[in-house]
Amino acid sequence: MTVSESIIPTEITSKEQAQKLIDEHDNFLFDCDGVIWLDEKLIPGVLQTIEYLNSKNKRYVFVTNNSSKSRQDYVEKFERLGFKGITKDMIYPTCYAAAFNLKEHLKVPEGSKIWVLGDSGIEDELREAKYIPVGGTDPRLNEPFDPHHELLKVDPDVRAVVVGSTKDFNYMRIALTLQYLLHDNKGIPFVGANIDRSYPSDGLILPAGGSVVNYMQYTADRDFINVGKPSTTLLDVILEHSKFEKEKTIMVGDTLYTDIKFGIDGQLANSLLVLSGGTTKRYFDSFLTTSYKEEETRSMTPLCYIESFGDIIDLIN
Ligand SMILES: C[C@H](OP(=O)(O)O)C(=O)O
Ligand SMILES: [Mg+2]
Repeated sequence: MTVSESIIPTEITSKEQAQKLIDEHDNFLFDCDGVIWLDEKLIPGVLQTIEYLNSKNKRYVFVTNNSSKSRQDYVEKFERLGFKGITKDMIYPTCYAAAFNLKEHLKVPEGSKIWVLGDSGIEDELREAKYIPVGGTDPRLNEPFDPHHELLKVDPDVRAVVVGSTKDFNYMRIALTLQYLLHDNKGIPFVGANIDRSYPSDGLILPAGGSVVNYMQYTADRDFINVGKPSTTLLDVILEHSKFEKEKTIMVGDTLYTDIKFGIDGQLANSLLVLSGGTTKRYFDSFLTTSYKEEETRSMTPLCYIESFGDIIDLIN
């Protein structure tokens, strides 16, 4: 299937189109990396566009596959970048989704030890859900690999493994994580925070959590449960918590195989691709003109796109 036979996404370039996009939706789901910010740098115009949404009584939440920070860390980041009134219940990072999934879907009892390969966001959210994270940012894991290290003895009380993005990816950590993934005849649940290959930071494209999760999947030769976008389980949780109606909700994201697929698989009213993050116009054009399986193309093709969500306010004014 090529673009000529399928949906042709509309580029939002006029005041009328921008106004219609806002007026037609009551609720907005925002991806973060590449839509709101590039690391600590706010994308120009985004804050002003969100303030405009506030003035129109629109509702919104943030859904990020970046598991490195807890919801509380994100509240502080939003404040640092000038946002007002963003509370913990408006932010869904995959570290929270992982803890939620362990409790509500995998029924891992509170008080259980959970092995973590990932940054502090996962540890913080696990603690908040009354689990005991082990591994993670433990400084002993920064020591050079030694096959006789006391840490390499598997703790039989560990009940699940959560893997997400980490900037401290080393042999000690992956060797230990592998022991847990193989333990008990691969019987311990393997939760992956996300499937993203990379994420856009300020000036660089950097490896994201999905690259870590897939590394562990390969070495352990077992599948993981993806708790991040495009999981419809995550969307259901968000819609239930926020009381958003699908028919009035739009997904705004910069990645086709996570954000846009999340909106389409979840049957939201609309999905808007922004080109301010990981997807370039050149890549998007080639995606639209390449033949994929029909279903695959449809599930990743947004109805509309714009250079940046921050452009909306300029178009409206
Ligand atoms: C790319 C992703 O973050 P998001 O774009 O979902 O905020 C991630 O950092 O893995
Ligand atoms: Mg993104």
